[in-house]
Parts: sequence; C-alpha cells; structure tokens
Amino acid sequence: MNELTIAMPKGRIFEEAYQMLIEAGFNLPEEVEMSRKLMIEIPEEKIRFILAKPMDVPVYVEHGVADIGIAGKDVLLEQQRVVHELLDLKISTCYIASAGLPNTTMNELAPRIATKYPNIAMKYYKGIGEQVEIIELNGSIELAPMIGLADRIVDIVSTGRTLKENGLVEYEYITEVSSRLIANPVSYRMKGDRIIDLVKRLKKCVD
Ligand SMILES: Nc1ncnc2c1ncn2[C@@H]1O[C@H](COP(=O)(O)OP(=O)(O)OP(=O)(O)O)[C@@H](O)[C@H]1O
Ligand SMILES: O=P(O)(O)OC[C@H]1O[C@H](OP(=O)(O)OP(=O)(O)O)[C@H](O)[C@@H]1O
Repeated sequence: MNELTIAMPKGRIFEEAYQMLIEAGFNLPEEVEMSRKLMIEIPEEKIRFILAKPMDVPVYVEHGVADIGIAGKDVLLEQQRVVHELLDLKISTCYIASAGLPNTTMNELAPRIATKYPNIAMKYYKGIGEQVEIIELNGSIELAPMIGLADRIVDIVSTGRTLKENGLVEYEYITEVSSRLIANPVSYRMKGDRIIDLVKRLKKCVD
C-alpha cells in the first residue's frame, strides 16, 4: 500500500475535516488538535498529515509534496492552482460578498475595494464592467470602509455577525464557498487506488 500525504488546513476547517476522516473510518488520534506538531505520521493507516495554513494547502498539493489536501473553494478560486478538485466536503460553508457602509455608492472616478481575494474581486468587478483599484489586506477587512480606506470590501460572510457589528451591509453576493478535497494530478494517477478509496469513504460522510 502506498503512503498518502494529506495537507490539512490549520484553523477553522481543521476540526470538521479531521472529524470527517474519523467518521470515514480512519484510525486517527483524538488529541492532535492540541499538539503543536506540524507533521503527524499514522503508520497503521500509512498516512502522513502535514498541517498547513489554509492558503498554503494548494501550494503543497500542486508541488506534489502532499498527494491530497483540503482547501476552501475561496482559496482555489483565488489561486487557480493545477490540482484536481475531487469532492465537495460541504463543510465550512460560507459565501463571498461585497459589503460597505449603508446607503453609499462607490466613488465614480476611483472606486477602491479592500480584500484578501484580489483575483476574485478583480474578476467580479470586471465582469460587471466596473474598473476598480484593489487594496490587498490580510485580515480584519471590515475595518477598511469604516476608516475610509475603501468604498467596498470583498470578503467571506458566514453568520453576518462581523458585518453587523462593524456597521456594514452586504451589497452583492459573489460566490458560494465550502471546503473541497483536492489532489495532485500525478499522485492521482500513481496512487489512484488509495485516493479513490478515500474519496468513496468521504463521500458517504458528506450530508
Ligand atoms: N466565518 C467563516 N465561516 C465559515 N468558514 C469560513 C469562515 N471564514 C473562512 N472560512 C473558510 O475557512 C477557510 C480557513 O479560514 P481560517 O479563518 O481558518 O483561515 P485564514 O483566515 O485563511 O488563516 P489564518 O487566519 O490562519 O491566516 C477559508 O479559506 C474559508 O474557506
Ligand atoms: O459572517 P461571520 O460569521 O461574522 O464571519 C465572517 C468573518 O469570518 C472571517 O474572518 P476571520 O475570523 O477569519 O478573521 P480575519 O479574516 O479578520 O483574520 C471573514 O474574513 C469575516 O471577517
């Protein structure tokens, strides 16, 4: 049996993704989320996990140092990496939307959009015929309209609580997001049996 290296996202997807693997019948230790280890070997299952930043998971998979990985659709749309998308795990569901201060229009001459998704935002505004300047931020995006850095933000919305608590309203729904199982194309050919088995087992756990 080939060894499988799986890139797992640290952070909010981790717990749900890890539980799904346990539900799919993999014999995994319970205490992993408490550890600071970034590489975990499970010899009984011939699985090795690498724990990466969510945005980096497709990088490891594209380079083939991880055979498969779990990544948000937001990250996949933003990065356009050469990986196969095998399964929608339907976890960490949310959506991407534009938002801003209530009852405002965008600056007509030079509208500014703050986001950590510059490619998704650019494509969206190009698609609706708006020429915008993108201001790339790494987090706390909701600050941007409040302090006059941007007319709109393009960001993840889940419960809507962050927008509400910062006095912002949603303007346009852009796209749906959930976590996906992805594979390196060469690994998919070379370790097809293992990967297909994993997909089949996970499919049964998807609601
Ligand atoms: N509020 C949310 N609700 C549900 N899913 C979310 C939410 N925010 C982000 N996600 C999804 O979870 C993924 C990981 O988000 P997370 O906040 O853990 O990472 P991050 O902000 O990219 O990383 P970090 O904070 O470590 O830099 C995102 O790529 C997205 O698919
Ligand atoms: O609609 P809600 O349920 O409030 O969730 C949306 C918030 O969650 C994410 O932020 P995150 O917690 O990852 O923080 P950061 O992007 O500011 O680092 C996203 O960027 C929004 O700010």
